[in-house]
Amino acid sequence: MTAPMQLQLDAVDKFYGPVGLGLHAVKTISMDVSKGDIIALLGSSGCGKTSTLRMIAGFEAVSRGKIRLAGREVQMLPPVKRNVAMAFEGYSLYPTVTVRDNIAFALKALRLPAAEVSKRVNHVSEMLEITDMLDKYPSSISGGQQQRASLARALVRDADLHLLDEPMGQLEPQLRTLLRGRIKHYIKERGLTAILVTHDQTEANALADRIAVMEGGVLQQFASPSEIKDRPANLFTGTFVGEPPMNVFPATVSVTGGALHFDLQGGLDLHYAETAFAPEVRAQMLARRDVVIGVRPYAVHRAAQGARARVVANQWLGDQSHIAASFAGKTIVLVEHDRAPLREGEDIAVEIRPDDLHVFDADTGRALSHGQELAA
Ligand SMILES: Nc1ncnc2c1ncn2[C@@H]1O[C@H](COP(=O)(O)OP(=O)(O)OP(=O)(O)O)[C@@H](O)[C@H]1O
Repeated sequence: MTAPMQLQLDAVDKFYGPVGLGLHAVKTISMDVSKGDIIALLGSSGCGKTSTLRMIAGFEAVSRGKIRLAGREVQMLPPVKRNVAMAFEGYSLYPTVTVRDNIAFALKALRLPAAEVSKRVNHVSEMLEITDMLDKYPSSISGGQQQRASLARALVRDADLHLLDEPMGQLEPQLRTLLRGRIKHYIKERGLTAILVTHDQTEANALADRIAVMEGGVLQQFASPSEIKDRPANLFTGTFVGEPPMNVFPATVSVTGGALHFDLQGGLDLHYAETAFAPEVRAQMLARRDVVIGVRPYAVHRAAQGARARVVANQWLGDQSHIAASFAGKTIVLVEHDRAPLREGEDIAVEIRPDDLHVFDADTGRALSHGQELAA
């Protein structure tokens, strides 16, 4: 059974300044979020994540389009009428009351019994490791502690939607890793629906059921982390999500004598038996001719036979080797799990298997195929 729809963005636009003339920060975004889902808005600085979040919360006016939350159209409602809990990037704790009272504020406003308030505040504070600072004032705790207090204040409430703006941006890596798991468990256990804004793909992958990848105000892809990794919708998503980033090379496709060729820059010819690709994938590539091929670094293998590349760097990161090599006028990156005994300047042969190739339209950047599957 599919979960009921909790949030729907229907062709939402944000202009700062006059509609149609001002800065177009969010461009006709549509998105359906099921009840109980955790969604990450992922993108680089200025891509429109925070504007989207603030329109959902009601702190920014929607320039065009509709937002439905828990069955109501809310884009005209003020924030207090939307039943949304938000943890702000700038914390915005009340400075004149203790951390405990900050967290308990919404629960007390609902006149919940004192014992219930105390139980909930203690539980969320333990989860976020802030019990020691409950009796302090916001000005006497660190930025990272204020951030967790703000997160606690949002998560402790019942609401139709929880919005978390860069919720762990100030925390140290170890604490961030620990809290990610706990926060996810807390949200799931309560069946909350949450949207978090982040520019950290590890955080998005670890926390979210689905990731909304944004760039230039446009929703580039809205899918599960594995779908985004295995079937990036376009070149932007393919190269933005994944670490190290996907290797991409412009190529011209042709078939001669039973072989399918990708002519890359610098005269490099990557070729396969024609039958190595499913007929519909082959037909699609040949119809476009000018494509961009992509391969993830861990899918590039060194082999006895293969296309030639020259090592330019070899870094051991403690648990994997990142090897960079010049290839087709660019650099190709390989990831190996063992320490690779390679020196700068050494020639290697690399193998890229047909099943690992992502092919994109050179003009539009749209994905054409992923391995043997046509892109949706
Ligand atoms: N109040 C505002 N007035 C005018 N322009 C704004 C305003 N807020 C944001 N913008 C612009 O809108 C665009 C999107 O900004 P937004 O803050 O939504 O992006 P973001 O992805 O959240 O970035 P960051 O991660 O840096 O917060 C940017 O070009 C930004 O400069």
